[in-house]
Amino acid sequence: EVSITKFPADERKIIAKAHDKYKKARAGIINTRHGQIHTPAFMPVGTKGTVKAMLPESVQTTGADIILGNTYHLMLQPGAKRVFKLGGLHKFMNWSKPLLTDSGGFQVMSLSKLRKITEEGVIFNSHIDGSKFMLSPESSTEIQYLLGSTITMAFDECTPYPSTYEQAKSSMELTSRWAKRSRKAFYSRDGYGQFGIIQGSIYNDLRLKSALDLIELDFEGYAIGGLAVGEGQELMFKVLDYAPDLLPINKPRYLMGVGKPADIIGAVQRGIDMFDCVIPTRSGRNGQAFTKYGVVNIRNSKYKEDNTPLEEDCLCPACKNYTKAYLHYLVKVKEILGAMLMTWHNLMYFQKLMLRIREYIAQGKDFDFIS
Ligand SMILES: Nc1nc2cc3nc(NCCc4ccc(CCO)cc4)[nH]c3cc2c(=O)[nH]1
Ligand SMILES: [Zn+2]
Repeated sequence: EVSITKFPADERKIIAKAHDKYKKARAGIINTRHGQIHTPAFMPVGTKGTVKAMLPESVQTTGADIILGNTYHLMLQPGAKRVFKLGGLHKFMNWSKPLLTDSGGFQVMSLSKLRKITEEGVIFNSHIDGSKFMLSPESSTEIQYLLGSTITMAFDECTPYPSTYEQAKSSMELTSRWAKRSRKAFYSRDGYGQFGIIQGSIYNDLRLKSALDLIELDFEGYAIGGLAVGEGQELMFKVLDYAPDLLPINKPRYLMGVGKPADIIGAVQRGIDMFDCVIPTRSGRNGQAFTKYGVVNIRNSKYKEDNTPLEEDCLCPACKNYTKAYLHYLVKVKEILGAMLMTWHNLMYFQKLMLRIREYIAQGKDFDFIS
């Protein structure tokens, strides 16, 4: 029976970088009930139980081992109990590999109208029909169980940026109390895991206290929350220069909401193992293609007669069978195939980036310049 094993530190599979700048980068494998996750890993975002414009089997061909879903959206529609009755999210969406679900607090604050934060949890009105809901450490954890998540996220409060020290302190302390309740509500099973989320904004003593509080709860993995919330890359890296080291070296470290290729590379160099971001999918639908030549805005008129592929050596359907001119046209006339092909290419690009990073780490090579 496989379980979410810690990084197999004892088998020395963590390849610590020889080069001192990369000594924190590591490549590993997370074993779960739904298969292995090769890290550093990028999780495509499938908020409502689908990676937009992609079939799950297509997502699989890009090389993704795990995708992210959202408690907030799925509890509103179609409802967690209904998904449970229908066999769980894996069956519902025809994705048999690992699923990680965010716990909902972040999405409530960014999406729902009227909401009230209490010690108990967050009371909010659905952004869809205004009906009233409550999310708490207990209800979020139960919803994620009903969905059948492979990796359940603790219910936290994402501290906004900027925040004063006092604001960040009380927010982090609430997250610690909620983490304890989330851990207590978690039904632990082999092959499934729950990750704690540390907060503390940009204040290193608060980040340390948050880490200590959560390490006591012995989660299967840890996320660094409260980043990619407008602080910018420089400040984010400043926090990442020390925050990953506060977490257990033999457990997965997940940086939520990140990011662009350069953000991912910088975060891997600072010891991060897992990422999720809407950028490849959302920007793909908006006509932005990530290529080794940089970002291509395919709507630019200079592509309207460009009979070459986005990338001549890319194996995705967009590059194998179509030209920039066709993609330019599809995106301009808002044809659904445009969203599909651009998304497919971007997800392939992000997975190729992760594969190259894992290879460079395994070969003890620097990976500063690839992006
Ligand atoms: N539970 C929890 N979830 C989070 C999700 C997050 N997602 C982010 N950032 C995403 C930022 C982000 C948003 C939109 C785009 C598209 C731009 O075209 C890119 C990045 N930060 C985050 C922090 C938290 C957090 O503390 N706790
Ligand atoms: Zn391609």
